[in-house]
This record gives sequence, C-alpha cells and structure tokens, in this order.
Amino acid sequence: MSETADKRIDGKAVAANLRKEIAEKVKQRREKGLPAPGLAVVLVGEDPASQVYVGSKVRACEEVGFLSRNYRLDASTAEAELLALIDELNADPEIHGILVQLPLPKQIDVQSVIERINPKKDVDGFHPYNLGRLAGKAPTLRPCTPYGCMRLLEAYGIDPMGKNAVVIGASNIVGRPVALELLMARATVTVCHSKTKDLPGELARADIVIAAVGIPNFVKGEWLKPGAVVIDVGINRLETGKLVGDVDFESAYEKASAITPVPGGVGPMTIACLLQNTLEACEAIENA
Ligand SMILES: Nc1nc2c(c(=O)[nH]1)N[C@@H](CN(C=O)c1ccc(C(=O)N[C@@H](CCC(=O)O)C(=O)O)cc1)CN2
Repeated sequence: MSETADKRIDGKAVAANLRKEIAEKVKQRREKGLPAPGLAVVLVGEDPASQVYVGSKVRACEEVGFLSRNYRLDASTAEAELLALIDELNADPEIHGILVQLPLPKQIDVQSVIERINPKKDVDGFHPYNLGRLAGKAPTLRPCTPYGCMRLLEAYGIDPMGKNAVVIGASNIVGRPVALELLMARATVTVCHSKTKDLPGELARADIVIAAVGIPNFVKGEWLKPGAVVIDVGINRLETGKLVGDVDFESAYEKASAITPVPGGVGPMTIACLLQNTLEACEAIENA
C-alpha cells in the first residue's frame, strides 16, 4: 500500500460532524421549548446484523437528544399486525420518523409496508412519493445510504458534475436512488447489474464508482481507471468474522485517488443521514 497521503475517505469522522450539528440543532429546539424529534425503530425477527444496526440507530438517537421508541416484533409476525403498528405510529404526534428495518421475514410484503408509512414520516426515503421527488430533482426525504454517499463526496470536495459515474447494483435501497442522486448532481451515470456484459469495460471509464453489489471483494483494482473515486457500500461479513466491502480494498487503494474503507466508510453515514432525515421530517411536520 502507498505510503504517501492517505486516500481514505473517513466516513466515521464526517458522520460524527453531522451528528454534532444535529445535536446542536436539537439543543436549540429544546431551548425554544420545542419537542425532541421522535423516531420509531421497528425490527421484525432476530437477524443478527439487523439487531446490530437497530442498536446503533437507537444509540445514535439518544446521543443527539432524539426521542426513540423501539418495537421488537417476533419473526412470525403477520403483515397485518405490522401494518396496524405503522397506522398507530402514523397517527402518533410524538413520532416524526418511522423506520422498519430491512430485510423483513418472507410472509411480509416489503412494498406494502413501505407504502403504508406516511411519506412525511418515511425517514428511510423508500416511499414512492419520496423516490418520485428525488427522480424529479426536488428531493424531500432522501434514502439514507445514497444521501450518505453524496455527503461524503461533498465533504471531500468531490463534485460529480460532468464526471462519469458507474453504479454497480440496481437495488431499490441503494443502486437506483444513488443513480438518481448522481444524475441530480449532473454526473453521466451508468447503472451496472448482474446482466451487464462487460463490467471491467464500463469501470475503465468511471471517474466515480459506487459499489453496491453485495459480493465480498468483487471489484478489483485492475478494473479501475487510475485516479477513480471509489465509494464502497458493501458490508459483508466473512466466515472469519472480518468485515469487508464489495471492493478489493488493497488493490483498489493503489489505483484510486480516494476510497471509502469498510468498516468506517458509508455505514456510519447511513445512520447520520437517518438522524438528519428525522430532524427534517420533524421540522416539515411542524411547519405544515
Ligand atoms: N430500513 C432500512 N434497512 C436497511 C438499511 C436502511 O438504510 N434502512 N440499510 C442496511 C443496513 N444499515 C442500516 O440499516 C446499516 C448498515 C451498516 C451500518 C454501519 O454503520 N456499518 C459499520 C459496521 C458495523 C458492523 O460492525 O457490522 C461500518 O460500515 O462502519 C449502518 C447501517 C440494510 N437494511
């Protein structure tokens, strides 16, 4: 690995700054007698990774002074029961944001759940209303991981305008919305997926690469254009317990001008952007 300047994009530090700003805004709200923003965190089942993420979200809420309410439902919960809880939370004036941790057990239709959340409280930004606003260049609540990627680029002075950006992965949570974000920032965007014929050929022209494919160490340094900016959204736990991204970090580090590590890259930004969305949802509901 090169011994010159560190090319790592420090998501932990950028997220900590954002959380600090949010905590300050919450303090100012409290001084004015305004209520704390409230987030409901719903976990269905016992998926170990989801338990970790939900725990981090609840701790982050406490740290910035939000109200957080946790709902842990059994893995066998029927869809109707979850929808009834969402109806209750939609009507609850103390709750400004509703987060249902994904993935959900098989008996529950994810889209029905997402669409049941009041779009004004959809702090994950997954509701068709919020995705439509993003597609129309007038974003309201923005999906947290894509928003986190954009804030990382901004924090490091990387402007996507006029750049070739290649997104690997076309999921609803990351690939598609991050492509919309990059397009809004006026990049030329290519979305690659499992049927893409020549991924190395696409990457050879990419100034910015967003990897969200869910395969450990999938993207090799030799595929990258020299000087590319690499944002690794993947979080894969190997059998050894080691956490790695979708990018082979060692080889990519040599080629890239800037790269996010895993852990400590995009992950902490996902949580910080969730807090940002909850604060924005709270303010929008108050001002409606
Ligand atoms: N309702 C949602 N479900 C899921 C989302 C989401 O945005 N909304 N995204 C992912 C998981 N996720 C958030 O929920 C998430 C993943 C990873 C991290 C994170 O901070 N990772 C750390 C490492 C943590 C570890 O040790 O395991 C890092 O990268 O440094 C935060 C949030 C799927 N579900």
